[in-house]
Amino acid sequence: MNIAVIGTGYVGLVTGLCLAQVGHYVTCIDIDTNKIDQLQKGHSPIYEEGLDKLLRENRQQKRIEFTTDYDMGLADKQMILLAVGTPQKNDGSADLGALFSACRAIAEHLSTDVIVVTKSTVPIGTNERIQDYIKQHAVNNNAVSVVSVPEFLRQGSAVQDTFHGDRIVIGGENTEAVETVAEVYQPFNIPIIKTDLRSAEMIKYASNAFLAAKISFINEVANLCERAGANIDDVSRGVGMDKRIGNHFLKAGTGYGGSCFPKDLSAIIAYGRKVEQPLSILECVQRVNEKQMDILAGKVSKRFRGLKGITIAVLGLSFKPNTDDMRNAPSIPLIQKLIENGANINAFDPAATETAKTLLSDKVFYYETIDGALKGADCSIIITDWKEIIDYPIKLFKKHLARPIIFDGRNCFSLKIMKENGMEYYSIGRPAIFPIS
Ligand SMILES: NC(=O)C1=CN([C@@H]2O[C@H](COP(=O)(O)OP(=O)(O)OC[C@H]3O[C@@H](n4cnc5c(N)ncnc54)[C@H](O)[C@@H]3O)[C@@H](O)[C@H]2O)C=CC1
Ligand SMILES: O=C(O)[C@H]1O[C@H](OP(=O)(O)OP(=O)(O)OC[C@H]2O[C@@H](n3ccc(=O)[nH]c3=O)[C@H](O)[C@@H]2O)[C@H](O)[C@@H](O)[C@@H]1O
Repeated sequence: MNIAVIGTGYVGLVTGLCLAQVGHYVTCIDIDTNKIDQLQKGHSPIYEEGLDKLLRENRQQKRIEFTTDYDMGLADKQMILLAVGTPQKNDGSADLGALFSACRAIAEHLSTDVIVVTKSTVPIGTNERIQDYIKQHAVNNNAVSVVSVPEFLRQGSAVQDTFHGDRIVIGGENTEAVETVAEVYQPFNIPIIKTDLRSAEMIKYASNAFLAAKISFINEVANLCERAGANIDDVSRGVGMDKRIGNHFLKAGTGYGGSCFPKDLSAIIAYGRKVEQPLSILECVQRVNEKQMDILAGKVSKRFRGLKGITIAVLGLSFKPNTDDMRNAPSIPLIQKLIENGANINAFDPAATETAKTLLSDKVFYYETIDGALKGADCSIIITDWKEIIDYPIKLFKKHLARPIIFDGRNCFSLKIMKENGMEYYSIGRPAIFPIS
C-alpha cells in the first residue's frame, strides 16, 4: 500500500521504516528541514538499534522517501499515519497544536479518499475531533476515515518492539477502514485487538499509567526495604515470580523519565479532572516518582555532610540506556540540585552528551570516557544503567576515584562484588556497604 507518515520522530521514523520493510511504499513528511535533509542523505537523526540498516535497505529498494512537501507527500496515498508529538501543556493536558496543524495540512492537500491512522498518543475523544476537523477544513470532497492505532514501542528497542510487539490495537467506527488497517499490519504477525475509537485511546493511557504505577510501587517498597533491612532485588524477584504480577517493570531506581510516562500521566490525570473522575492513584504515582528523583542527592548530601565543593562523577544522562533521548531524564533535576548545592559535576554518557549540553548547566564538565569522568572525583553517581557502565571494572572505579564511593541509582552491581572490592556503596532498596577497616 502507498502510505504517508506525518512526523518523523521516534514513532514516525521507526513505524515508516518497519512498514516499508514489510513491503509497503512509504513517504515520511516532516516540517523539520534539517531532519529531512539528513534522512534524504541516508542519516538517521535518532539513535535506535537496527534503524540505520532499515534506512539503508529501504532507500536502496526505493520503498521509503522523505519530504517536507505535503503536496508531494500525500499524493496517491491510501493511508496517512499521524505521528507528531503531543507534549505536555502547563496545565498538564496534552498539547494538540502540532497534531491539528498536521490535520489542517491533510485537509488542504488531500486529493483521494483516505484512512487517517493516529499513532500519536491523544486524549480520549481526540480521534472524533480529528475526523470532524479534517471534514470541516477539506478543500476537496474526499472520504476520510479516522482509525486509532496507538503505539507501544519503547525507545532503545523501538525496532525490535515494532516487529515483536505484544499486540496491535486498532480502534475505529468504520469497519471497512479497520479491516484495511488490519491488513496493512498483518505481515507483522502480531495479535490484533479491534475496538472503538475511545477504547483504543484509553488502552494507550491505561497501559502507560499501569507501567508507571508498577515502577512507583516498587520504588516505595525499595525505600521501605532500606528501613526494614531487606533487599529489593530479592523482594522484586520474589514478588514478580507470581504470574499474576509478572516480573517486568519491577526494577527500583531513581524514578521513571522519558518523553511519555510523565506527560501521559499528566494528560490522563488532567482528563480525569475534566470529566470529574479524579485519578487519585495516578496522582500518587506521580508524587512518588518526583520524590524518588531526589533520593540520590539526599544520600550523597548525608554522606558528605553537604555537597559544597565535592566533585561527583555522574555516569549516565539519558532517561534510559540505548537512547540519546534526554526528555524528562532523572539526571536533569538531580544534576541541577547537586550544582545548586555547590557540587562540581563530571559527566559521562555513551550517547546523550550532545543533547545534554543543550539542557544541563554550563558548569557540567563532559568526558568521553568513564575513566576521564571518574579521575579525582570524590564519588560516583550512576543514573542510567548503560551496559558500558555495568561492565566497567570495579577495580577501575577504585583506581580513578579519589575515594572509593559509589551511589548507584540503578542497582547495577552486586553487594558481594562491592564488598570484595572494598567499595563504599549505596544503592536503592539494599543495605549500604562500607569497607572493612
Ligand atoms: N517516543 C516514544 O517512545 C513513543 C511516543 N509515542 C507518542 O507518539 C507521538 C510522537 O512521539 P515521538 O515520535 O517521540 O515525537 P518526536 O518529537 O520524536 O517527533 C515528532 C515529529 O513530528 C514533527 N512535526 C511536528 N509538527 C509537524 C507537522 N505539522 N507536520 C509534520 N511533522 C511535524 C516534528 O518535527 C518531529 O520530527 C507522541 O504522541 C508520543 O506520545 C507513543 C509511543 C512511544
Ligand atoms: O508511550 C510511550 O512513549 C512508551 O513509554 C514507555 O517506553 P519508554 O518511555 O521508551 O521506556 P521504558 O522502558 O518504559 O522506561 C521508562 C522509564 O521507566 C524507567 N523504568 C523502567 C522499568 C523499570 O522496571 N524501572 C524503571 O525505573 C526507565 O529507567 C525509564 O526512565 C513504554 O514502556 C512504552 O510501551 C510506550 O510506548
